[in-house]
Amino acid sequence: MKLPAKILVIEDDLDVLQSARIVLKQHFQEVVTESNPEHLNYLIIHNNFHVILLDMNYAPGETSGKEGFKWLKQILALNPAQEVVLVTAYADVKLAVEAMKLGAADFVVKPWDNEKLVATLMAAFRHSQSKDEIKELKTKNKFISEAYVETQQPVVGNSRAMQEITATVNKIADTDANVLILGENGTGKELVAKSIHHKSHRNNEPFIKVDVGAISASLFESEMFGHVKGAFTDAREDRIGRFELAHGGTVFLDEIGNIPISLQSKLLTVLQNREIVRLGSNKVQAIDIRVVCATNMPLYDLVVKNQFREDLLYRLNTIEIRIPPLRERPEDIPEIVRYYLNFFKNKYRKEVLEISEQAMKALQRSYWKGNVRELQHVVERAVIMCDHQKLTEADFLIQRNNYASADTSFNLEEIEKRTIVEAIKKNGGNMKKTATELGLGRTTLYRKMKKYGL
Ligand SMILES: Nc1ncnc2c1ncn2[C@@H]1O[C@H](COP(=O)(O)OP(=O)(O)OP(=O)(O)O)[C@@H](O)[C@H]1O
Repeated sequence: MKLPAKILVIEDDLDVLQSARIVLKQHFQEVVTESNPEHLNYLIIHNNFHVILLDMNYAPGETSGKEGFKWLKQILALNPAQEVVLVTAYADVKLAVEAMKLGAADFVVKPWDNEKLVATLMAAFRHSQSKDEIKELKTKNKFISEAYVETQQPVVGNSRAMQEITATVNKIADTDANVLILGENGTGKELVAKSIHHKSHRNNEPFIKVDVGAISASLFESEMFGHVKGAFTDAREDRIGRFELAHGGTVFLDEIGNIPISLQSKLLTVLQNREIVRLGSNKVQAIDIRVVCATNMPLYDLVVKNQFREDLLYRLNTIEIRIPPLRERPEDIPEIVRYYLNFFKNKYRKEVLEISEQAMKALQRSYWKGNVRELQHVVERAVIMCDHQKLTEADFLIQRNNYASADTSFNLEEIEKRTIVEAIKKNGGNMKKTATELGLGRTTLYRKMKKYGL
């Protein structure tokens, strides 16, 4: 059987070139021959060869190998990982050693023994394959160890909403059901996704996060499915895709609401068939993955507007978890604050830190537009900056951070309160005019003012 390799032979003697072609075609899938080394650049830029067989001498009577070195350096400058086998005029060990030092994979002596030539090129091809495999394994390992380090982080919070979320996570973690997590930015969607992974039987395998909205349409397939060397101009080596990387583990598709409609069908096909084909390959590979998705976008509205495929949504939302914004569960705030106070106290080697009751109340009253992420940063800053034992409201900079956010809040009651205050100001305190402007009866206006303490 032929090896799936693409070989380039550069040799100025046309007879030798022709016989190399005949021999190599029997063992390798694709053999390209070229007599003029000046064409090397073009060939390398437009192809991806697994191995290049390069003659060292081109000028008549020349045996110094100088030209060969020049071309070898040029090839390696274009692609340092390229496997190059050199052809020397006679067994000149010094020349061969020098070539290997420069980065050649091996050398053969002319006139060559066909069997030896094929064996040398096969070894170079296998070497290039194992280099790619090592790279893939290193990437996979990196993800596994990163995921392992993150195992330590707990989902803090004991509000009713968080208790329900924890109960759902415990119930579904060890199934392979797809999970859709919804919530504003910073509410902890990724944290919950990781917690599902760590509580599942997949926890010794990778947790692969993909920000699907951030991948351009042109790169989507190669990023997600991988490619083989030569699949397109820039595909200089085999590359593993995210789905394959997650094999055995969990793939976390973040910002799923931002995925262009044109790519949604591709994703749906993978989720239905649980198979991928690397770009440029025809080998179908089964993938065993758990899929968890998250978004802060109103997915169901996007379906109504035809911006998100309904069939994809129903494939993703077997289990749905909604994480409420932090402002709707202020009872979680003290526990989260204490957790991060302790965390940052250790990180920044601070003395024991306490927090005043008044400061905690102020933190609970705040709007937290950025949710737990924002609270976490406010606590981190307070720990770094404080030079006393007990943190007070002033240490947290909540005014700047949160009252400003509240001004731009979309909370209906707050908008109503703000509108009433502004209408009163505009009408110089004239209640009749204010009520008319707001389209309210005067009694209703007074009732609302009382409700908002105006
Ligand atoms: N319940 C929680 N307990 C402890 N830390 C939390 C909690 N929720 C969120 N965090 C922390 O807040 C930060 C933001 O969380 P995460 O990245 O999971 O949010 P997200 O909803 O995925 O955000 P985005 O939508 O912006 O990607 C992280 O550092 C996370 O550890």
